[in-house]
Amino acid sequence: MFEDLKSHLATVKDRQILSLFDDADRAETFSATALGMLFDYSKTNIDLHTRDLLLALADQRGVAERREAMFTGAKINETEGRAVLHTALRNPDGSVTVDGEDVMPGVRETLSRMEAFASDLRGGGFTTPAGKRFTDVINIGIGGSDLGPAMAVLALAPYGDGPRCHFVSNVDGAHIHDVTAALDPETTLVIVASKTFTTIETMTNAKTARDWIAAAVGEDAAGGHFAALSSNLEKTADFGIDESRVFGFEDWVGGRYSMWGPIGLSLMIAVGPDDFRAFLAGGAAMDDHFRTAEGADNIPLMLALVGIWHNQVCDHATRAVLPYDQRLSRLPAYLQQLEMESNGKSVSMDGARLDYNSGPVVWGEPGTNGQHAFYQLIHQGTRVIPCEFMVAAKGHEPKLVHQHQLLMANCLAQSEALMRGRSLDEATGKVAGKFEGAELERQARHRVFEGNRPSTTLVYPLLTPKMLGQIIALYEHRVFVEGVILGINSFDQWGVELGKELATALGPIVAGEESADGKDGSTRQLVNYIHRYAN
Ligand SMILES: O=P(O)(O)OC[C@H]1O[C@](O)(CO)[C@@H](O)[C@@H]1O
Repeated sequence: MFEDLKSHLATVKDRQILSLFDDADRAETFSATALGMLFDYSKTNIDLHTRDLLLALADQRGVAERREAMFTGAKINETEGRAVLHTALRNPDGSVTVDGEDVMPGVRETLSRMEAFASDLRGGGFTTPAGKRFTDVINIGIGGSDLGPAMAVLALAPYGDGPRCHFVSNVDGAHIHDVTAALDPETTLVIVASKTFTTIETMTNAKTARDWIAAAVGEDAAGGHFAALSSNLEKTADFGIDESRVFGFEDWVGGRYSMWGPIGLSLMIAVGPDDFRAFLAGGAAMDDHFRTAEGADNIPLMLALVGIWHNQVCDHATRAVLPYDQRLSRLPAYLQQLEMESNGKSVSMDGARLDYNSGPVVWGEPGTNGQHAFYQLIHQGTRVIPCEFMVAAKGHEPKLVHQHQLLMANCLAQSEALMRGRSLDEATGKVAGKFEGAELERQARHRVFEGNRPSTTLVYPLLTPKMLGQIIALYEHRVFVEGVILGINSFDQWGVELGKELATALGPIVAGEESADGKDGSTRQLVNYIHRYAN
């Protein structure tokens, strides 16, 4: 499938990205602007011919048709027989039917209920059964029921004016212990967020939270401290959560795409319904752009094609996402689930084994912190790691403009350094006064940067709720396009099942209730060790 691009790569792989800037228009030609964002991919080895080949690939793989199928409610999640309509959640005035039924009245009704609930909670109208105002909210969920709101509440901290929101995800008791230790159960609301309401981590933590609340306010009042976000209304009722505080959603919302609906309730509580609506509007604006912008003007399409170029054509196995924004420090983790759970597959839609690589390993940390940690490898390691930088032109701290300027200078310096590198001559010049002869050359070699390392940069004016919505939707559509080109189902996640099943079987073995006989030698050894030291 990638033959044309591979042959093209063979002819261009040795050229210097920097030399491409002999074309004075390169930066503009290899950038896309929309919705106040600038996506610059000119510091890559992509030229006009590369881009034409990539756009032709997208056409040939049917990206446009598949995109319309998604937006109009076709069941493109073929292994689960489901539509993929998280886009409907952020376009409440739109209209979409699934199985002949208009899904929008339900979306609008749930959004209004969430807004009424969040407003009541924030305004003090909805109180604890004892009449106290809720000061804190704990969202208990994992994966898609945690990463989105946890990332966004932090990202939008400057807009936070509601109760404090906390997140518990890990089944490790340390997590819920440490979060609850700092809170007052008498004024805490617990939101149990689980699409299925069967996830063992979430249900275990929910029970622990219930015991914690009940111990303080009594069994009868405990229920008044709980709300639920789920598509399994039977199970939320079994848990004893009053239906007035249950916010449901349909199976056409995938877990890692769910923060636009009820799973975003903690974000709505933190920033308020208006800012949540602005977040939705940002997502909807990006949807519109993705659906209508042509070819190279389409930012999600180009972000995806740059990804395909680096991962499938150039064979770079990972990509680093590097937000120069401390408040986006959970974005890499969010994108890890979005990208790797979606596109980490080995078979195509028809079940055949892929004969090319599926999605890349995605990782990252905010700048400038990463610079003092792993950037060494990015600059001088033997593997090439395409980097995706992002930064706002303005920070939220008017008194700290100089710090934001320093942040931006660092962001720009990194992409320049990766591309430009430092030659042996330049490195020699740096240490010429300190060493001589063979020692001078040896020392200089350690200071050489090969350069010619690709990166992209996304810049935007300010990280507002709307801009965050645009960024998240941009990445969702990037994943979608890459998945279509790879011919895989980006919307299932069978790869998480086996570990879950084995963990269930290992539970009684670890607890000492069943024998480890029948397990492999390593597992038996680990169980023995645990038994020796656990008590
Ligand atoms: O919301 P739930 O049903 O608890 O699932 C949580 C997460 O678990 C997964 O199913 C993977 O185990 C994710 O896709 C999902 O986001």
